[in-house]
Amino acid sequence: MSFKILAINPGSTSTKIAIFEDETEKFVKNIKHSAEEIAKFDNVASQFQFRKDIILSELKNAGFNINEINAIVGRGGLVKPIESGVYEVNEALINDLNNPPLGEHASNLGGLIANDIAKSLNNGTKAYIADPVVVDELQDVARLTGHPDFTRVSIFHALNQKAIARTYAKEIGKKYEDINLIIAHLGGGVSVGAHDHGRVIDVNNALDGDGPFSPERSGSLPTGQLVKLCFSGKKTEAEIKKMLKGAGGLVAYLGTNDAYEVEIKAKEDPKYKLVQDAMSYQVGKAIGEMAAVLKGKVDGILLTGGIAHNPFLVDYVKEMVGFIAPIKVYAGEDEMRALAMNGLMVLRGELSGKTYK
Ligand SMILES: Nc1ncnc2c1ncn2[C@@H]1O[C@H](COP(=O)(O)OP(=O)(O)O)[C@@H](O)[C@H]1O
Ligand SMILES: CCCC(=O)OP(=O)(O)O
Repeated sequence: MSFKILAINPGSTSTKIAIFEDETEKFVKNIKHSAEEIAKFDNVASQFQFRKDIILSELKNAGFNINEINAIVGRGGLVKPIESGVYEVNEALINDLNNPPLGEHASNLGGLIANDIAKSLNNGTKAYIADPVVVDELQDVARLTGHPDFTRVSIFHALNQKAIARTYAKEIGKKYEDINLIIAHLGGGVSVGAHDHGRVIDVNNALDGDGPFSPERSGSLPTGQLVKLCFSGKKTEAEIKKMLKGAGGLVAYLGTNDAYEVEIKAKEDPKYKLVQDAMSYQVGKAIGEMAAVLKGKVDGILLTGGIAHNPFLVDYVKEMVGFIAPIKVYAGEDEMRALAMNGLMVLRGELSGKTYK
């Protein structure tokens, strides 16, 4: 018997959907959302209907009968920190996706839309999330900041980083659990993780914490200047939050969340080139930090995400950190297959869905 799985991946700058029949990809679509389109919504939760309608209409246009789907796997979500794995969408998960304890991100909609579509089928089809952005394997020493009122948290592209890590391990004939890797995911957000024998022992908080700036996020900012702005009376709390996430990074410097547009314009405009170089420079620096975390024992540096298509950024980073370990580029991401394969393994009984509490 074959199984059909629908994978739903809402990102900050896109909604990606795919249908797999067993291991075979039958359909994939990347629907891009411009900064203006996203700015029309007050928050992520209010994008639910917009993104769900797009998904259903794309599937209809492609001629798929969603009643034939056996499982729906959505990207999740800023729920409580949890271990890597597949989680069936239950009441506790729905509650936390609707009231996310760690804040807003488009991936909160993955589990919610998956659940909504599964319920509407009325045939027992189940919804899941897999390796959500809150997978937490940080080593204790990495959790401290510099003040006990603040804690470093693990919010990153866990799904794609783990999928790409396993792909690379397979390619070099080793197990993910037997090697050390540094993986930089370069998407709407940027995360750089230190993978120590299958566990991400340190990673920047790609959402609103620290690390390199990204198409729509500011990354680490000088704290003194930030505090001054917060108390200047010039900005509301919501406006400051938007500066950190949504309207930071490329959006703030250049008015676009499209790194491809920046890549093209940077060829002629020095302003665009400087910002592109700065983003590349910060990624290189973050990789250097993670090399120290792994005490120099690094089997590979992997660059992935949409911006890994950019040859200028890739060359810049290679020049900075090529001395550490071999660098391999996996432009784009493997999230759709990773979501679908997690669903398939559950349907086949090869993997048990974990219970979110
Ligand atoms: N061929 C390309 N060259 C340069 N940048 C690209 C290319 N394709 C996509 N990107 C950029 O990658 C970013 C989106 O990456 P992606 O991993 O899809 O992010 P997300 O899932 O967060 O929406 C966008 O800024 C987009 O412009
Ligand atoms: C929330 C961490 C993961 C992330 O930044 O995803 P996007 O790049 O899709 O926004």
